[in-house]
Amino acid sequence: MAQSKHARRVLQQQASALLNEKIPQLDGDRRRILTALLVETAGNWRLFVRATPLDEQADAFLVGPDGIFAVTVAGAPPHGSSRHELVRRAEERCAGIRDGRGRVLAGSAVHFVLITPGPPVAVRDAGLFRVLAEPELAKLLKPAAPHLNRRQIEEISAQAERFFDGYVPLRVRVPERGGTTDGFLDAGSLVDAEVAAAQLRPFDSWLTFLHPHQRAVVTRDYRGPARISGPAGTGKTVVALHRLRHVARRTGGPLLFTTFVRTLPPVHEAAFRRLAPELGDRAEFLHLHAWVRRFLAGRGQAVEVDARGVRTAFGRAWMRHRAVLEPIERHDEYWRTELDRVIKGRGFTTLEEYRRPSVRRGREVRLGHEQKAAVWQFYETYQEMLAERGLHDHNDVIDLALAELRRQPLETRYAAVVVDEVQDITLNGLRLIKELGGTGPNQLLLVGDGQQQVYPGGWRLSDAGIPVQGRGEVLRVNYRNRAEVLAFAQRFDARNEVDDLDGAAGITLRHAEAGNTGGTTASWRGPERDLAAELTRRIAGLRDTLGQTALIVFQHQDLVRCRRILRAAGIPVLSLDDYSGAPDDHLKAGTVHRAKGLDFQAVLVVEFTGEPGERGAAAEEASDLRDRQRLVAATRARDFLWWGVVEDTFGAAG
Ligand SMILES: Nc1ncnc2c1ncn2[C@@H]1O[C@H](COP(=O)(O)OP(=O)(O)OP(=O)(O)O)[C@@H](O)[C@H]1O
Repeated sequence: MAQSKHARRVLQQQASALLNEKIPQLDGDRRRILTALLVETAGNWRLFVRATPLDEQADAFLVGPDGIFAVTVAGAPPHGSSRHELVRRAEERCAGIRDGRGRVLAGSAVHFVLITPGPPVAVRDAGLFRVLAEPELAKLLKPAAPHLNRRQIEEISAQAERFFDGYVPLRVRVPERGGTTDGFLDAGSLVDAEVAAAQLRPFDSWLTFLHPHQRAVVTRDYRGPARISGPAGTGKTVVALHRLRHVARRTGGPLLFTTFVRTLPPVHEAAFRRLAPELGDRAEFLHLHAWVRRFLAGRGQAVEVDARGVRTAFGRAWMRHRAVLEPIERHDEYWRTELDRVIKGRGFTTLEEYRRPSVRRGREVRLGHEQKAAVWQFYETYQEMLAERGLHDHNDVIDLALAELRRQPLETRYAAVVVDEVQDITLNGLRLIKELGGTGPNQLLLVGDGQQQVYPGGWRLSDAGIPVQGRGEVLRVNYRNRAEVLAFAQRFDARNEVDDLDGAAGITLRHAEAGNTGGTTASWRGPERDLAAELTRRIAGLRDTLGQTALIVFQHQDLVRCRRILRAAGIPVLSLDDYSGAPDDHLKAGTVHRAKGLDFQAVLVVEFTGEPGERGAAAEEASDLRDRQRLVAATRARDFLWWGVVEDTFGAAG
């Protein structure tokens, strides 16, 4: 902390006198360490010290820009039931604290710290405690994830005086420092870069405050797999991350957070590290295919997917069967999806299985008995083509892993597995998840929203043998999008009904409650020749928040067209493929498939209208899918959304 020698001496005298006066009965180690802590907290932090130390109670609570810390002073952390009691009581004490928006403090937001007296010592089995030796005390106050502003710290502290019964609020003041700004944090105690980083993330208050329903889901005891659904931006992932920490505190063993979307795990890992820095090594954040590849390699079955080879195999199978399939539906993409999401995704091995009713949920082109036989032949040819070249596609890799897991389960089971964006996983992927997550109490949590499915081919969790009856939660308050952005996005769910991932009616975005006010939206429509000028003008207006802005398109070829414009205008761009959540000043750009699950302060969506006039069941299915994709794209924006529609691309869309 930036204090002059003189100021520090005065603070030390004040702190020592205050502790002597208010808590005369403290032992030597605690007195010394808590006096030092009081000196260090003279800026933004508030300190509450326990009047009578007890094993099962934290010695002090600290409230500051990084959240709430329960501090224990001892040579080793408490163990067994004492540890559980300490955690339970600290979490319970904080449970009554609320903010002005009706949110409640999350027990899982409390950080536990052990301060060991004297020089650093090795501490075994620290578990959920962050361990600091006495000389390292100042590190505790160095902001790592600042997300509470001065007003919030004061609000929490005022309430803590009521809830922290048995604790004495203590405060010393820096003598010569003048008043501080009304800004986000006290700039006097933070280096500029840290203040800037904190201000970039004003939405991070979820690290400490949750909606009461969100908090209930975090702490609920489930006797088997549970599911969280709800419209976009309602904090499903936020709840899953808090819950992961909550469960981790009560169990041992590794934790897994996985999803079908390749780009999400690093971003959520970064968020989790801010929420639960002490659990960093226990939690793995890996997309499902990466997990599968690592698992198979560990079992001596290293497999890679040769995407180009797989495409060639598909192309050849298509050439052989197109004469039969084209009259049913002319786009080969439709049939690729049929193989990927229905036949292989559901793990069919016989035509009879494929012919069963209701196995093509979400596919609008009806197929009769004979037509299914024709599709099955196409599938068999594709499989032969792969086999001839010794290739595996992504579904084969999932199948191999599923068979291997069933043959020999994991040696070390995960204490908890969270699956995010579960709606986009194939049915066989879900079966794999059931094997690796288990069905025991609080082990498996599935998080998703059917309305945001960007790949077709529906299932119900029960199809994968995952029972969630009575353990399904629905979140309704949208905290991500400001009200105007939310209203814009809601127009895209006019035709959508949604199920709760298990066959019952779900909640659509239309029925989400807005948790924020304000926001700005703008739209533009015009020919492609005008796009460059319009887009660069918009981006110039967002110069100060470029790093917090994303450009989203719907297809890869659209991205190529937009990137050409951005390159010519000299705008620095980071592909969403390479985005890890780390702050920088590049515009993020990618397709909606890569933007799923993420959010940005500002979002620019460019939609190319393409070839008009297609009709029929497949076109209807594609149009429903596009509406869902639009909904996903629009709900990525927190404060500002610009929607550009490029007309006259008939013939140029490619
Ligand atoms: N309790 C909360 N307090 C403040 N902000 C919150 C809270 N919960 C969620 N948010 C904000 O809403 C954003 C969206 O949360 P989250 O990503 O968990 O939603 P989601 O339901 O998983 O969304 P999607 O389905 O669209 O991916 C978060 O990044 C955060 O900014």
